[in-house]
Amino acid sequence: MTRSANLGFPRIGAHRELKAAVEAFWKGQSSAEALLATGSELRTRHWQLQKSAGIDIVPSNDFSFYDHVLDMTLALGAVPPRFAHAAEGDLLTLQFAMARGTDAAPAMEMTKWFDTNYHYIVPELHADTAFKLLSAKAVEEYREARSLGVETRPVLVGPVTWLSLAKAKDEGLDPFDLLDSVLSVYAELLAALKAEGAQWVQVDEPVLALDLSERQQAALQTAYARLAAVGPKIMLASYFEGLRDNLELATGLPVAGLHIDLVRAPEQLGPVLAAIGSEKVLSIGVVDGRNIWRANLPEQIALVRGAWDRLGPERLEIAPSCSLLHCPVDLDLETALDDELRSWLAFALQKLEEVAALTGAIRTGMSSVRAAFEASAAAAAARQASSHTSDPAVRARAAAVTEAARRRKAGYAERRAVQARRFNLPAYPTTTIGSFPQTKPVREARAAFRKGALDAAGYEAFLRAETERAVRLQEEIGLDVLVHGEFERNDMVEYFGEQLAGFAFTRNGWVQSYGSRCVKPPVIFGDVSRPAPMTVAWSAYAQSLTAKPVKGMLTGPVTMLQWSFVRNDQKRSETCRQIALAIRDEVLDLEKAGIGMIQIDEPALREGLPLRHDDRESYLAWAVDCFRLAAGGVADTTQIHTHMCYAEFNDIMPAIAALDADVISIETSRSDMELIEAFRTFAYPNEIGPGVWDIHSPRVPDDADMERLIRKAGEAIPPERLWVNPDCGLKTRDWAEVTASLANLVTAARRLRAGV
Ligand SMILES: CN1c2c(nc(N)[nH]c2=O)NC[C@@H]1CNc1ccc(C(=O)N[C@@H](CCC(=O)N[C@@H](CCC(=O)N[C@@H](CCC(=O)O)C(=O)O)C(=O)O)C(=O)O)cc1
Ligand SMILES: N[C@@H](CCS)C(=O)O
Ligand SMILES: [Zn+2]
Repeated sequence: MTRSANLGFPRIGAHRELKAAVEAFWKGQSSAEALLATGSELRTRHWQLQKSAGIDIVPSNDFSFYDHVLDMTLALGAVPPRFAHAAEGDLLTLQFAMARGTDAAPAMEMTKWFDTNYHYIVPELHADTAFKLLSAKAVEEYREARSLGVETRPVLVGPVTWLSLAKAKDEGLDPFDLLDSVLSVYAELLAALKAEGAQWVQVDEPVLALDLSERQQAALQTAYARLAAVGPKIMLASYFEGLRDNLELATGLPVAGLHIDLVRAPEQLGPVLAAIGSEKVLSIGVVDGRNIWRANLPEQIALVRGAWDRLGPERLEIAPSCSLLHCPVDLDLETALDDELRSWLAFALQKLEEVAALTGAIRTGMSSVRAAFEASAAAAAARQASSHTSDPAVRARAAAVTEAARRRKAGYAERRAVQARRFNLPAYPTTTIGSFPQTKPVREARAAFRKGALDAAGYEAFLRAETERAVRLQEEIGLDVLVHGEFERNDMVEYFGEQLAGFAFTRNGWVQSYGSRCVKPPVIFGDVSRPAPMTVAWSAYAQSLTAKPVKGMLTGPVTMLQWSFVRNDQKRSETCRQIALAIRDEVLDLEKAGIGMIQIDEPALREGLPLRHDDRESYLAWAVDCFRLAAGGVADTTQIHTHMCYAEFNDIMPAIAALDADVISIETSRSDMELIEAFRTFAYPNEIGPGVWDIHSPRVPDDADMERLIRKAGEAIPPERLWVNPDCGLKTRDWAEVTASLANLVTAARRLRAGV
C-alpha cells in the first residue's frame, strides 16, 4: 500500500513554546523537569497532529532542545575535551554547555545547515576522540511515541553527513579516518532501536546533494554495507538538490529505501526509477519543505503516478521534499493575513494534508480527494491570474538597469583617499555591526505598540530614548564609528519586508534559526518596490546626537531574498534585482540625509550559493550584480560597508572582492581567525573588520583575547586596512555583556594603536 510519510516536523511549537521553556531554564527560572515536560508535551502534540493530518509514517528523534546535529554528536559521545567538566553532569546541561559555551570553555562553532537559514553546531574531532553511545535519545523518543500508540520512524543524521560537517582539530586528521569507530556507535544505536521494535529508521544523508570526494563516496559504501546489516530497514534520505552524478551511488547502496527531493529536482524521477532496481522503496518528496506555497496537486499527482506505474503500491512513499523544520507550523493561525494571499499558502500542517491528499488519490482514487484537488487547482489559477503579483513600473525599471548603475564612480584606491580625508579615523578603527540589545522592555514596547496598548508617539519616544542611550554609551566607551542600535527593528529582514511593496508578513510564521532563536521570514509574493524611506529618520536622528560618524544600516538584496519565503513564479535573480533597486533608493536617501557611511549587510550571500559547483558561477554573477546595484549610486566620499557572518569565504573570494565594498566586517572569532586566511591568500584589496568577539556566546572576551586575535589578523592583512569589531550584531546580548566587551575591545585597539 502506498504510504504517506513525513521526514521531520518543526520542533519549536506553533507559539514558540520550546523557546520560552529553554530560555526560562537557562535563566534559572524553571527546572530541568519543567523543560523536559515541555519537550514531551510538544513531541506528543506533534505526533498526534501528524497522525490527524493523515500521515502514515511519522518521524521521531526529529525533536531537539537545541540542534539535531549536536544531538548526534552527543549520541556518538564526541564531546570535545574542554567540556570534560560539564560531561560529569546530565546530558541536558552538557549539550547547552557545548552549544553556548561556559566561563571555562568557549562554545563549539555554529554554521549554516546546507543552503538554509538553520544553524547547526559543528562537531569537533580529535584523533583520539573516544566514540561511545553516550545518549540514547533516539531510542527513548521512539519508546515514548510507542507508549502513546504512535509507531514512528526514528530519524538520525547519517554518518557520512555527520563526518562531512565535522571539523578535524588535530593537524593531519581527516574526519573520515574515524569512520570505523563512528560506524560502530551507529551500529550499536541501530541495534538498540531494533531491539526496541523499530522496523525502519530514516537516515539523513543530505551530502548526497553535494559534489562528493572519492573518500565520501567510499565512506557511503562502507557505511551502508555495514549499517544495513544491523537490522532496522534504512530509508536513506537525500534532499535540497538532485542526486545528479551521485545517482548510481545512491541507488546502488544496500539500503531498503531511498528518499529523493522532487521539488528541487523533479527531472531526477525518470533516471532514479530507471536505476532503483527491483526491491527498494522510493520515497518521493513532492511537497516543498523549504517554502510556503501551496502545492499544485494536479501537477504533482503526475509525478506520483509516474513513480507508481513503475514501482507499484508497495514500494512507494509520498512525502515532503525534506524535513518541515524550515516551515512555520500552522497557516490557520494567520487570521490577519490577506485572504487572497492566504489561499495560496501552506505551512507544515497544511503540507502534510497535501501529502495525505496525494496519497489518497493514488490509494483510494480521485473521488476521495476531489475537493482538495479542486481547491488546489483553483488557488493555482487564481494566483497566476492575480493582478497583485506584478507591477509594470517595477518591471520596466528593472529591465532598464545598466552596468553603469552598478559601478562606483572611482576605483577603491581613490575612494580610500577621499574617505580618509573625510572621516579622519585612527588606525584600527573600532565599530560594531549594528544591533544593540533587544531587551525584554524593547520587545514589550513593540508588542504593546502593535496591540494598541502604546500609541505611536509613546513608542517613538521610547525608541528615541533607547537610541540616545546607545549613542551615548558608544561615545563613552570610545568607539570610533557608531550605530543607531536597530531598536526599532523586530528583525533585520522582517523590518524591511514590512515596508516594501510585494512583501507580506505573518503573525506566527516562526522558523527555528538556531537554538531558541527564531525568525519570521516575510513572504515575497509580488513585484518589489519601496513606497517610502524606511530607515532615514532613525539614522538621521542618531547622527544628530553625535559628531562621530553613524553608519546607516540596511539589509542587502541577496539576504532579503534568501531569508524570505520567495515567490516561485519568477526567477530568484529577477526578484533580487527588484529588491536591489528598492535598497538603492534607500541608500541614496540616506546619503542625501548626510549619512556618510552606509552598511549593507549580506550575511546570506554565501548561504545562497548553490550546493553544486556547476551552478555557482551564474548565482554569484547575479548576486554580486544585485549588491553593486544597491550600493553603486553613491559619491566616492560615501563609505560603503558590508557585513557577513558564518561564511566559508575561500571559494567565493573573487565574488566578495567584486562587491567592491569599502569595508567588510566578517565573523572570524569562533574559528580563531582561520577565515581571514582566505582574504590573505586572495590578497583582498579593501578594508576588513575581522570579528574579535563571538557574540553568540554569553562569555565576555577580555582585551588580551581580542588583542591576540587582531594581531593574528595583522599577520594576514596589512594592519592599516584592519578594523576592530565584534563578529555580528549585539541584539542577543545583554547590556552588561555589551558594555564590558566593547570596553575591552576599545582597550585592545588602543593598545595596538600605541604600538603602531
Ligand atoms: C543574523 N541572523 C539572522 C538570520 N535571519 C534573520 N531573518 N535575521 C537575523 O538576524 N539568520 C542568521 C542569524 C541568526 N541570528 C538570529 C539572532 C537572533 C534572533 C532572534 O533574536 N530572534 C527573536 C525574534 C525576533 C523578532 O522577530 N522579534 C519580534 C517579536 C518579539 C516577541 O517575541 N515579542 C513577544 C512579546 C515581547 C516579550 O514578552 O518578550 C510577543 O510578541 O509575544 C520583535 O522584536 O518585535 C527570537 O525571540 O527568537 C534570530 C536569529
Ligand atoms: N546589522 C545586523 C547584522 C546581523 S547579520 C545586526 O547588527 O544585527
Ligand atoms: Zn551578522
